[in-house]
Amino acid sequence: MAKILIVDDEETVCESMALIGRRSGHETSCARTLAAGLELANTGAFDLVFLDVKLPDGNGLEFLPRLTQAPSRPDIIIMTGYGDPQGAELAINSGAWDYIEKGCSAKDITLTLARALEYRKQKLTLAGAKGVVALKRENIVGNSASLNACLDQVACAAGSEAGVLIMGETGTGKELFARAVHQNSKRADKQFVVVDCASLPETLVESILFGHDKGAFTGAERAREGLVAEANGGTLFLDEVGELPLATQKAFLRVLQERRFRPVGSPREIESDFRLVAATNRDLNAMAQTGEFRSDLLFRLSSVVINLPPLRERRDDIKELARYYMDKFCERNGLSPKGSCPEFMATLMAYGWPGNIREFINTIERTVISAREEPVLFAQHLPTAIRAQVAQSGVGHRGAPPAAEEQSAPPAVEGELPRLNDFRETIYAKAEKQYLADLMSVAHNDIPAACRLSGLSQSRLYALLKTHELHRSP
Ligand SMILES: Nc1ncnc2c1ncn2[C@@H]1O[C@H](COP(=O)(O)OP(=O)(O)OP(=O)(O)O)[C@@H](O)[C@H]1O
Repeated sequence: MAKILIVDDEETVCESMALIGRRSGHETSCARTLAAGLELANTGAFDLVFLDVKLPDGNGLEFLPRLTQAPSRPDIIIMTGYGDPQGAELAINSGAWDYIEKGCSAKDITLTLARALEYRKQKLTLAGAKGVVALKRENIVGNSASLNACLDQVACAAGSEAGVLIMGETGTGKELFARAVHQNSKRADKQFVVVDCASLPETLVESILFGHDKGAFTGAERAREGLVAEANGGTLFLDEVGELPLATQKAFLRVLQERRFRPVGSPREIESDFRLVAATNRDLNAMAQTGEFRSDLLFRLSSVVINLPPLRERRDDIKELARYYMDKFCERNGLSPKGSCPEFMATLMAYGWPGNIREFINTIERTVISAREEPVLFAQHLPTAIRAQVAQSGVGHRGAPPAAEEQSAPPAVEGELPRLNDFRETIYAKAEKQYLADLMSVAHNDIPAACRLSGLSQSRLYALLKTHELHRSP
C-alpha cells in the first residue's frame, strides 16, 4: 500500500482522486493549499503527490522542487488544465514524473498511478541495493529538480541492461550522462567505446564499426577490429545516432538482435556482448515517421529515454556550475580562487545559453583568464556579446540587489541544521571574505588605499588577507 497526497483547491477533484487511490488499495490525504500540502509532505512520508498547478497560494510548478525534496522524496504527478500541452511540457521539465489532464478518465488515472508506483518501487529497490549516495556523478554538477530527475533515470538505467537513448540539445551533457550510465553499471571496469556517427565516412562505416579482414578492400593491409568488438563486455556509445546511414541502421539492428556480426571481407561471424547507449539532438520520432530513421531500431534503442533539459530551463544549476568551473579554471591556470559580484551571477542567470553547458564553460574559462589576478569577477569581465544580449532582452539585473541566496548560507536540509554559532561563523567568514575581495578590487590591490577605505591597520589587513587566502597581485 502506498501513501498518496492530493493537492488541489477543488473539493470535488480531491474527493474523486482520493477515491481512485483508495480503490487501488492506497492510503490518501488531501490538502487544499500549497502550504498545507508542503506541511503534510514534510511529515507524512508520501510516495506520490498529485499536484494541481493553480492554487490559491501560488503556482504548483514553482513548489515542485520543494515537494520533491520532502524527506520521503515523493514522486510528483502534475494535474494540468485540459488540452494544455505547454503546461504538460513545463511539468515534465520541472522534474515531475508525469502529468495528467484534469477531467481524464478514472481508468487513465489508475494506470498513471500504477506506473508511477511501479517506477518508484524499482527506483527504491535499486537505491536500496546500491545506496542512493553511491551514484557516481562523473563530474555532473547541479542540483535542480530536473537534473536530479535525470540522475534518477541514470540510476535506474545503470542497474539494467536496457538500451538507453539520451536526448537533448547540443552541449547539454549527453556524453557525460552516457558515461555516468556506464560508470554506474556492472560493466564499469570494461571499455566505454564512443562512436561519433556524424563523422563516420560513408564508405568506411561498416569497416569502422564491424572491423575488416586483411585484404578486404584496397588499402586494408592488416585485419582490424571494429568498435563493436572493442566494446565487448563494456558499453558502446552511439553519439549523434540520428546521423547513422539507413544501410548501417539495418546492419546495426541485426547486431543488436543477435549480438553477432561479420567483419567486412570475413567468412566468419564474431560475437560481442556490449550494452548500447545512444544520444541525439534530433527528433528521432519525427525522423522515423518520414522514414529517415528505422522505427524498429528506434524501438530497441529507447527502452530508457533520458531527456536532458537545456541550461536555460534549469537556471537553478547556474551558480553551482559557475563556482565549480571558476575554481577549476583558476586552479588550472595557477590563479587564486576568485569571488564574484552579484551582477556577474545575475548576468549568467539571465543569458539564454544557446550552446548550453559547453558555451557556459567556454565563457567561464575566457572570463577567468581575462581577469588574470583580479580577485573578484564582475559582469564587465563577461564577453560583450553576452552582456549586450542580456541588456537587450531587458532581463539583466544590473543594479538589482543581490539575490537572497547570495547573502546567506544555502537552505538547511532537515537533519543537517548546524548549531547557531557555527552557522553564524560560516556566514560571517563568507561575508568577510567577500568584503575583502571587493575591497582589494576597488583599491586596485593598493594596501594603503585599502586601509584608508576600510579603516583597517596594515597589519590587520595583511592578517585577514592571509586568513582568507586572498593574495595580492604582484
Ligand atoms: N551537469 C554538468 N555539470 C558539469 N559539466 C557538465 C554538465 N553537463 C555537461 N557538462 C560539460 O559540458 C560539456 C559538454 O557536454 P557533452 O559533451 O556531454 O554534451 P553533449 O550534449 O554530448 O554535446 P553534443 O551534442 O554537442 O555532442 C562537457 O565539457 C561536459 O563535461
